[in-house]
Amino acid sequence: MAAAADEPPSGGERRYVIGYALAPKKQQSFIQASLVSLAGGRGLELVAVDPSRPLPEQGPFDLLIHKLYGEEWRAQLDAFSALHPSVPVVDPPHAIDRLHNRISMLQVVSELDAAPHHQTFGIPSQVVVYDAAALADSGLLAALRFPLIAKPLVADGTAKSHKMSLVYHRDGLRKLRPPLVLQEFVNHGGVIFKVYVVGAHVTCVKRRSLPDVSTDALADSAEGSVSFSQVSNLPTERTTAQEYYDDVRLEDAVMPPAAFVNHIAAALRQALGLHLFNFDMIRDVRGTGDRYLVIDINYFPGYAKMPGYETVLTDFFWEMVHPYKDPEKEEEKGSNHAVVK
Ligand SMILES: O=P(O)(O)O[C@H]1[C@H](O)[C@@H](OP(=O)(O)O)[C@H](OP(=O)(O)O)[C@@H](OP(=O)(O)O)[C@H]1O
Ligand SMILES: Nc1ncnc2c1ncn2[C@@H]1O[C@H](COP(=O)(O)OP(=O)(O)O)[C@@H](O)[C@H]1O
Ligand SMILES: [Mg+2]
Ligand SMILES: [Mg+2]
Repeated sequence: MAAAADEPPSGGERRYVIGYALAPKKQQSFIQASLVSLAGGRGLELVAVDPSRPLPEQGPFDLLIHKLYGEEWRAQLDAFSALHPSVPVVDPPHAIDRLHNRISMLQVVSELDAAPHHQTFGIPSQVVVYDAAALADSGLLAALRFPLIAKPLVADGTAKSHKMSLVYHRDGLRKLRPPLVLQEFVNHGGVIFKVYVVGAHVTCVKRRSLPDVSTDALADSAEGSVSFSQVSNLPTERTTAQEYYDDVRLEDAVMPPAAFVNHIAAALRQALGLHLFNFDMIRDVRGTGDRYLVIDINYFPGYAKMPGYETVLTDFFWEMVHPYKDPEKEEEKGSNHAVVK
């Protein structure tokens, strides 16, 4: 085993080792030189974990962060936690699992208490469809209004799990491939709010989203449904003038009140038992404009796109390796090698 992480190198500050286990693409976007350097300056050393080697042979670690899946990896984490119960693993696989199914993901939102604010929140009306026979069942759609958005039930980060279809009328359902979620498409002014949560820190940004669907477009649609996989690859052709107005609309869009966003973020963090996630929220423009709908929750999203990500993540790492310590239980502190049970 390598030298203990809490031995100060030649009388310097105590150093902490943060092991990260990420897919190569994620590693590239998340582990940027600016983050490594800022964290390093505070004694937080970011070290890549090799998931193919036993964790106890690597480290020691003061904190593990990860976005890897599979039984083997889970067994690795379980074995590590059994050996080093005081080292935080961000986040527990069983808590992340809930975000891999678009029904269980949003179920959490609908179970939250109302916010103590003028604004309200919820989720769009939706039904789950497991097979083609169910798609043909007219009763299934009784509770939904067109247009709909069809999303793969599984949200496991694969390209397939991001492939959506906008469904304008009943005929458009025939092309769809269950298992999927049929959700009401809610007009929201073409702007989406992405709320990034990093422990207790919350950042809300606005981004372009799908444009509203007009009643005319709904009536005229010959296609029945249109597929797309990214908002940057919109199902409708946008002219240069439309692009321009989309940009103006984004700039003009008013952010939801910070206290309201923070309330939802804190409640979700608690209910999900997760530290690192973001959620997508739209403002329902059908009513007074005070109702918001959560439409998606992602584990360990692209934080590098969040303003000031280096500082936010460095502060988070710091807090995770310096948890509140009860002076009467001093032996509970410290890194993995200090706890021998
Ligand atoms: O949904 P938004 O907020 O746009 O964020 C996406 C998703 O979280 C992706 O995760 P998933 O595919 O699991 O839903 C994630 O891909 P990875 O985590 O697979 O890399 C992207 O990370 P970056 O690729 O780091 O941008 C991130 O930008
Ligand atoms: N119910 C909805 N009403 C309106 N637009 C939606 C709705 N659901 C999703 N969208 C749009 O589709 C995009 C992709 O859907 P999302 O559920 O966020 O999937 P992903 O997990 O692939 O990001 C959203 O960012 C938003 O622009
Ligand atoms: Mg999304
Ligand atoms: Mg998602």
